[in-house]
Formats: sequence, structure tokens, C-alpha cells
Amino acid sequence: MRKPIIAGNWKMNKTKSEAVSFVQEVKNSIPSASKVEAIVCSPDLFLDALVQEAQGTDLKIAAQNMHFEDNGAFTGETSPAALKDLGVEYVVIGHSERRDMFGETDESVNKKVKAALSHGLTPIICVGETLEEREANKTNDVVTTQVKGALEGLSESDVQKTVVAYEPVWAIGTGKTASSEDANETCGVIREVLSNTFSADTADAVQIQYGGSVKPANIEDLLGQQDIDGALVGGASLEADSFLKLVEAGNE
Ligand SMILES: O=C[C@H](O)COP(=O)(O)O
Repeated sequence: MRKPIIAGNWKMNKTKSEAVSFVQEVKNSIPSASKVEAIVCSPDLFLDALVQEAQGTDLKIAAQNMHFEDNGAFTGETSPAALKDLGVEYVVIGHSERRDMFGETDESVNKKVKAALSHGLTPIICVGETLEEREANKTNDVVTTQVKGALEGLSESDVQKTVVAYEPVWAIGTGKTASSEDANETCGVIREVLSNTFSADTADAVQIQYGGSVKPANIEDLLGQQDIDGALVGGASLEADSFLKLVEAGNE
């Protein structure tokens, strides 16, 4: 049985004091033995404070990116070793904003996924098509290539430790959500790729999230779909109230 994940990706928002207040507000409202895993993906600057603040609660803290090397001359970057040492448990890898604006490729995503796993971090691997690709009926090809590229060379048991987030680029921050059925269909395609490339057991084990304008008003429909195991949420995760509503929806 896959446990759904509600992950709030704050992107480049909040100051440290705002971030800490948010965690103080939500951490004791995550039901223990919750049916969903609740995660906040924070800018690196606040990770240490947030991990401390969330200790002993059911709220997990994630990074939004990392380098694939353990150390070296990579100015401005953060290593997986440093994240692990802070007590971070998850890391978002290959978000479309990083692919689009910071030169992430399937190859760098693959290196980062391997590095995360080797440090015991759970990678949340983002895939998804642009509007142009969708209109050219290339959605399935694009996500297939991205999923295969991200997981290239991994063992079945390592793949089972990953999370995939399907985020159609045209639905991110636009207010346009894929219909639950369309989102489910593409998550199903991803599961089929996992099954064909690795095994049916692997496909069954991997949590596949949907992301793109998820909000309290549409979360229930999305979570009700067979192949959608949670959500990666940007805008609607910035306010504690709204984040808690998303987590509550997963507990109903
Ligand atoms: O990582 C989160 C996604 O990019 C979705 O962002 P959004 O919920 O603001 O559309």
C-alpha cells in the first residue's frame, strides 16, 4: 500500500522567521499515524532551523535541489552529504524550473538521483511536458524519456526508494490544473514505464505525485485517482491553513 505524500514546495519564498513560524503552526496539526506523509521543501538557508523545529513531529523537511558531488569547487551549491548531515530526508530533483532556467538535464538528474540515494536521501524526481509538447501529443514520450533517464542504471531496490512527481509545465503556477483523469492517465503511463523497465513490484511500490495548481479545492479529486499518490504543491503550500487542508484531505 503506497502512502500518499503531500509536499509543499515553497520555491524561493519566505524569510527564515516566516519559515519557522509556518513550521511552528503546522507541526502539531499533522496527525500522528497520519495516512499521508507531510513534507515541506524549503530553501537551503532555512533547512537547519526547520529540521530542528520539526524534530519529534510527523512533518518532514526537504531540500529543493542539490549537487551530485559530495564536495568540491562548486560555488553556491549544496552537497547531498551536507543535506544528510542536517537531517534532511527528501530532496526535489529536476523540477521543471531547474530544467528550464538552470540547465538541468536528464543526465544531471540521473547523477543527482544516484547521489541522493547513496546518502539515504529520498529523491522526488520531477517530470512533465510543456504546453507545446502536450499540443503535439508528445506527453507520453516526454515523460517516458525523463523517467527512464532519471532512473538509468539504478537497481530495482533503489528505484523503489524514489518518488516521482508528474508536473505538466503548463499547469505550474498558472491556475490550470490537468483534469484528475488526465493527470491519472499520465501517472499511469509513468507506472507502466516503471513496470516495463524494472518490474511490476517496483511500479507498484513507487509513489507518483501530481503537481500543477493543486489547491484545497481540487486535492480530493486528484487523490481519489488510482495512480496518483499525493501532490507536489507550490502556491497553495505557502500558507499554513491551506497546507493543512491539503494534508487533511489525504487523511479523509
Ligand atoms: O513544485 C511545485 C509545482 O511547481 C507546482 O506549483 P503550483 O502548485 O504553484 O502550480
